[in-house]
This record gives sequence, structure tokens and C-alpha cells, in this order.
Amino acid sequence: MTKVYYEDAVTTNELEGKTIAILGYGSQGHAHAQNLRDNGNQVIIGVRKGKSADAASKDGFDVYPVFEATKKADIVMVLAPDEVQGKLYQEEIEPNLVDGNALVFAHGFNIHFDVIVPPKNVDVFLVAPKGPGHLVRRTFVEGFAVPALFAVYQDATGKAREVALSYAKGIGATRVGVLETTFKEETETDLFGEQAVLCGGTTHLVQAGFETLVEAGYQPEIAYFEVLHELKLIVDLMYEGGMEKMRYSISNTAEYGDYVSGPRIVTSETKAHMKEVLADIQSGKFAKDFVADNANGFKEFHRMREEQKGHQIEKVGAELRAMMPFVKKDA
Ligand SMILES: NC(=O)C1=CN([C@@H]2O[C@H](COP(=O)(O)OP(=O)(O)OC[C@H]3O[C@@H](n4cnc5c(N)ncnc54)[C@H](OP(=O)(O)O)[C@@H]3O)[C@@H](O)[C@H]2O)C=CC1
Ligand SMILES: CC[C@](O)(C(C)=O)C(=O)O
Ligand SMILES: [Mg+2]
Ligand SMILES: [Mg+2]
Repeated sequence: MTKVYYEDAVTTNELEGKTIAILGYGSQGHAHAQNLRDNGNQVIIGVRKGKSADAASKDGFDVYPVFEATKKADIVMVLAPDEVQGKLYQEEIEPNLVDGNALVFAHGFNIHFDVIVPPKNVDVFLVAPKGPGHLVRRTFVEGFAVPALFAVYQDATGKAREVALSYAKGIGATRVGVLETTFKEETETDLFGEQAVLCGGTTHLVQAGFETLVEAGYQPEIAYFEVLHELKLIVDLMYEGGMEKMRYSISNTAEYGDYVSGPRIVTSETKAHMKEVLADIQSGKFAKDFVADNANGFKEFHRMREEQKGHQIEKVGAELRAMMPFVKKDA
């Protein structure tokens, strides 16, 4: 079994006495910044003027333009969206990196696909939480965490691994487990997971289930509870104890139906499509298409986002959730 790093595996804090600039104060940015600060580290924020900058100031951080924050920092964590990192790096980060700095990412996309080519005199590593940023913060406050991966791409100081592990501990990840990987493995598995299973696979499975019930004449509200709301409760059991615990809790009728109907839904054809998705990630085709759409004003991205927002399940869900005060509304 691969080594999993917990709290006691990281005995020194290599972040001590160093200034950490968190570039971006969005989903991951606010969580890394606040968790690191709560663990006693010195954090500043680098972000352009606007909503994020206002939020970071309100949360008590010193906020600077990216250019200036990079200049002030020893450790520079790039938490702007992947599609803006290349330009941001060229214009505001690279000119301000000096010998022995650490250039850090939460996803290997731009290094792995050669959008960013760092200079040789800095450490380059990633610390990638395996969960949404808002839960990186929420779970930390609740006393546990989201697990994370770390990988060293370049070790200029001879200490990059130790600094990466200290960073992972600083955001709380060693409370629940940190695994070592490479930029290639993190990038390709993360893109595959979000496209085929966690986001793309799940949303489209849920929508298809909802549409099937509604088109057959069942009430949309009942379809929503059946295929979306209850999904969390089923996944919670899988999270706690794998498929076996979930199957222990459901009825024998449901378990029998799982075995006979599941393979009719996720077929060998579905798996062949998953392999195509993975091949497009590995060849760089997905990255090329994503970067090209961004260069074209994200026309296709925005069209798909609007189309999805208009789906009936979103409208029915919003109405139902408005009547569910127990469902957390904040991110
Ligand atoms: N979202 C997640 O949970 C996860 C994300 N990651 C990775 O973390 C990184 C950050 O993603 P995420 O947290 O989703 O990003 P968000 O979109 O949530 O936040 C981006 C932040 O960057 C700022 N920003 C955007 N453009 C610029 C710019 N040109 N100059 C300066 N600041 C800018 C935004 O500020 P403004 O308000 O001004 O737009 C915002 O504060 C990515 O590499 C992603 O792959 C990894 C694991 C999970
Ligand atoms: C699953 C999506 C993710 O990879 C994540 C939250 O881990 C992302 O890029 O946001
Ligand atoms: Mg991910
Ligand atoms: Mg991702």
C-alpha cells in the first residue's frame, strides 16, 4: 500500500518565518489562506481589485496586486483559475520570482501541459486537495479536513518535499491523509475524475434519470427527490463504508435491482467512452480545446453553462430547496 502522510509524519514547519502569497481568493484561495493563517502561518493575498479582493480584506488579510504579493513572498501559491494562470504568470509572477522561492499549484494543469515553464532557480510543487475549496475550509473548521496529494516537479533548494508536506499540513490535509504523486498523475486523474465520474458523469446520469421519470408522467418534484436529493444520502454511506455499507443499508429489493440494472446503465460502451475521455486528456486534446475556447471568449463554455442552468431539474430543485432550511445554502 502507498504511504499516507498524517500529522506526525511532518515534524517541522518549513513555512515558519516565510511569507506565503495566495494568488486568488476564490474556492481554493480563501480556504488555503484561512486554514494556513489559523495554523499560525504568515499569509498575504494577491488578487486584482474586485469582489475577491474585498472579501479577503473583510476577512482581515493584507491584499496586494498579484505582482506585489509575489514580490513580497517566499512561497507563491497560484490559485487563480487554470485558464488565466499562463498570462498571469508571464505578466505578474515570473518577473518577481527570485532564487529559492517556491512556486506552488493546487492542480498540475499548466505545468504538465507546458503553459507555464518555470525558471530553474525555484522550487515547484503542488498540493492538491481532493475536494471543493469550500469544503476544504468547512471541514477544517469542523476539526477534520479534505485529503490532498502533493508532488514535486522541481527541487531547487533541496527542501521542496519538506516544504510541500508542511504546506499540506498547514491547510489541514495531514489530519486525514496526504499522498505523493507526480504532476502528470495528478493532472490526468483529476481531469478524468471530474469529467467522467464526479461532475460530468454524475450530473448527466442524474439528469437522464430525472428526464426518464418526468417524460413517463411522474411528478418532477418526486423525480428530483428520487434521483438528486437522495443521491447525497446514498453517497454518504459509500463514503463511510464503501459500496458494501451502502448495500447493507438499502433494501434487498434495491440491492438486487442494483446488480441486475446497474450494468444495463453503465455498459461496456460507457467504459469505452470513458477510455476515449481519458485518451483525450492524456494526449492534451482536452487541454488544447479548453485553452482555445478561453482564447475565443469562452463562447462554448458560456453557451453550455446557460443551457444547463435552464434544465427543469434546476428549477424544480431551487423551489424545493427554498423549503428546506436544513440544507446548507452557504458555499
Ligand atoms: N475549485 C476547487 O475546489 C478546486 C480547484 N483546484 C485548482 O485550484 C486553482 C484555483 O481554482 P478555483 O479555486 O476553482 O478558482 P476560483 O475561480 O474559485 O477563484 C479564482 C480566484 O482568482 C481570481 N482571479 C481570476 N482572474 C484573475 C486575474 N486575472 N488576476 C488575479 N486574480 C484573478 C478571482 O478573483 P475575481 O473575484 O477578481 O475574479 C478569484 O479570487 C485551479 O488551479 C484549480 O484547478 C484544485 C482542487 C479543487
Ligand atoms: C471535482 C472537481 C475538482 O477537481 C475538485 C473540486 O477536486 C475541481 O477542479 O474543482
Ligand atoms: Mg479535483
Ligand atoms: Mg479539478
